Amino acid sequence: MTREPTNHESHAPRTNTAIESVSALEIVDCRLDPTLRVTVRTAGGACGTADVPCGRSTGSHEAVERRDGDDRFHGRGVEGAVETVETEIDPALAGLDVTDQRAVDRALDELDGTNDRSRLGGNTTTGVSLATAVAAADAVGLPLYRYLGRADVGSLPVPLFDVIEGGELAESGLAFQEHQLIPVGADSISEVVRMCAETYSVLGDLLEERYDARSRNVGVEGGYTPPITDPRDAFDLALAAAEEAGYGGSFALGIDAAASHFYDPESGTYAVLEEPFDRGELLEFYADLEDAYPLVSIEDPLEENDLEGTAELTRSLEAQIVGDDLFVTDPDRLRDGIERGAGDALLLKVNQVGTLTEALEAADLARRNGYDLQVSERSGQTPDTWLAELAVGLSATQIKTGVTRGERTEQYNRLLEIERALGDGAALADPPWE
Ligand SMILES: C=C(OP(=O)(O)O)C(=O)O
Ligand SMILES: [Mg+2]
Repeated sequence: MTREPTNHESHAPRTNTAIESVSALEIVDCRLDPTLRVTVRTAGGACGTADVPCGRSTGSHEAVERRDGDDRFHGRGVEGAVETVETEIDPALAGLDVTDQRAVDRALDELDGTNDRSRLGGNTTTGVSLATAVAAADAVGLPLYRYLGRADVGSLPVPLFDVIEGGELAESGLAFQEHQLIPVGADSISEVVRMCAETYSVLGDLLEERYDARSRNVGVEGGYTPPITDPRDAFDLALAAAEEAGYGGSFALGIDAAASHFYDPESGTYAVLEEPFDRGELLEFYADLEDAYPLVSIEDPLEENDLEGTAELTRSLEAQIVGDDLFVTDPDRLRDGIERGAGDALLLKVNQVGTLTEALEAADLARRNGYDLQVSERSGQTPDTWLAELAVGLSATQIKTGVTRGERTEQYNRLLEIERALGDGAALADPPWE
């Protein structure tokens, strides 16, 4: 039986869509770091709530977060942001129409008045902007993915599973942040979730046999943290697990190098394999990896300002080159990248830029220029599933949302619910490697 999930049910529209109130609460994310939960209510009784995620391996061009800087939570508290929502943003947005996302985001932009969201805080504007969209979906009586996707809902994003972690997200000794298993040739979300679950379990056993049980400890996104330093070992282990689980040939590989975080600007070198690589050597290393492995996706291969080197790699490799810290979901930085031929996929994180309107603009720009779209988690998440809804609503071909831990698996569970609700109309998207 196909049904819409009960907690996201469609219902009759609520006619008065004017904003009546905007409120916020200081909550904690999966790292016990304080963050915002924002609620927008309309005069007609609609209500939308959104949690704000937070990065650790952030790009230096991201919207600036508002943090209290005092003794509470080691300076990470967001009480000031809560107060800003309730004393400044609430009166400024009163009466605006929740279904006019552009007008709400323009008002936030004008109220902030900075280029980097440093006055209100990018976390504050992100929460208000997303809660507005959730309230609008409630007001018109649709689940968020249908509201965002208008008539165009049908394809479901292919997940990239970060099964072995390194970089800023784990103490494994690996320079690259994520070593991903990417399902190829699968037909459904339920199939890829099962493939990943079975392979992940076998990988845990392999790691325990080869190293010790502590290798089963997980990093921030729920991937394992074995004591290895060479990404080729991570690839060999992941592929061996896939083979043993009965999925040989059904997974390709990806990495999020997050290269800014092992780059030394003084020497201009990258600390990979515990040695300094210059840019040319690192580019060669990527080419060797592509020759030796089914590597189809590389995110942030070089430091975040190296558009020229990224363009060179985009031209020379088959693998898709994804811009995360490189573009920070900012239409201006993306435009610059497109002009220079840097990358061919956009990683989309709403809180990098601070409003849904700008994130949608970046998605649109990417698509019009032949870039693929990968909607992404932050390392600091909550179980709020607007992320999965956004990926479906945008018809993104890919989603990156870690592997285990509730704040990640809730995104998979929501995709499973949506897949069931779409019934025969559901199909997995076609990323460039398919
Ligand atoms: C998810 C990532 O990490 P963070 O949220 O810490 O930027 C990433 O770099 O892609
Ligand atoms: Mg990244």
